[in-house]
Amino acid sequence: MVAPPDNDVLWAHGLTHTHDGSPALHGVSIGVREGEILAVSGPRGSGKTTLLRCLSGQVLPQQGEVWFNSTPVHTMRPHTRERLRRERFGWIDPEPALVPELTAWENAALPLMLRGTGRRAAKTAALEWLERLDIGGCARKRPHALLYSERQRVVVARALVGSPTVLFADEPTAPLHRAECAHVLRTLAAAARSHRITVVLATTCAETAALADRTVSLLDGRRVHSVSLPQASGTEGRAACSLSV
Ligand SMILES: Nc1ncnc2c1ncn2[C@@H]1O[C@H](COP(=O)(O)OP(=O)(O)OP(=O)(O)O)[C@@H](O)[C@H]1O
Repeated sequence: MVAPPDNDVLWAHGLTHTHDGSPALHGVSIGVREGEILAVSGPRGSGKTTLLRCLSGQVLPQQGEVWFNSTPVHTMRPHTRERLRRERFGWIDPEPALVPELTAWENAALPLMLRGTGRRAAKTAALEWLERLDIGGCARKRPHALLYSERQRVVVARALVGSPTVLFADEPTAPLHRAECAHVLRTLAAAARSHRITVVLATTCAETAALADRTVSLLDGRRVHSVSLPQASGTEGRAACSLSV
């Protein structure tokens, strides 16, 4: 076994995983430094989501090791991994999944309330993030009354509200239009840098990857030196993004 380097908040070695026999990762090793924004880039089906799920302890790789702050995640019991995810990690999916019965602020405040933060303090923190993401006016609306892009901003607020140590963002701006994409990514990057949140960002977009401090590339489940990703100018609407951070 190789010891993880001290300055990596996340470190994985030899990750191999298949989904029902369908190969997703082959011997992927990766280190994520504290406070960095790391892009995991690659075309669709290259293994980005599987890698993020392995790193965040959602999926146990069939082979390989994952370490968080020098603690092995791959040998943790399920409830310990759940607590780690709840207390130290944030997650943004490409699809904005919210609890339909709760308002926008209640959805955004959920991670704090699950940790036992009082309703009032959780509400204040959630409202601050909704304001920063320009949807403070939607705080009392339920998800059905929000635009798709507004729902995704609530998801981003929910991921940031608990100041996670590591934020995993799986194509976080895929559902957004060009201007919204840039704004959400700028907010996310600024929040990460000001709160020293480490970000692992899966993307198929070259301009989103350019936001990161560093990029690792995947192709067919393997680390490769680089991959060619589409530029925003060659795409339309939702997939496009334009950044200046
Ligand atoms: N639940 C699953 N069941 C079966 N095969 C899966 C499952 N999830 C992923 N795969 C397969 O594993 C491979 C890697 O998928 P993964 O979602 O990790 O890649 P990705 O780069 O995130 O792709 P995308 O951008 O489309 O989400 C693909 O061939 C995919 O079809």
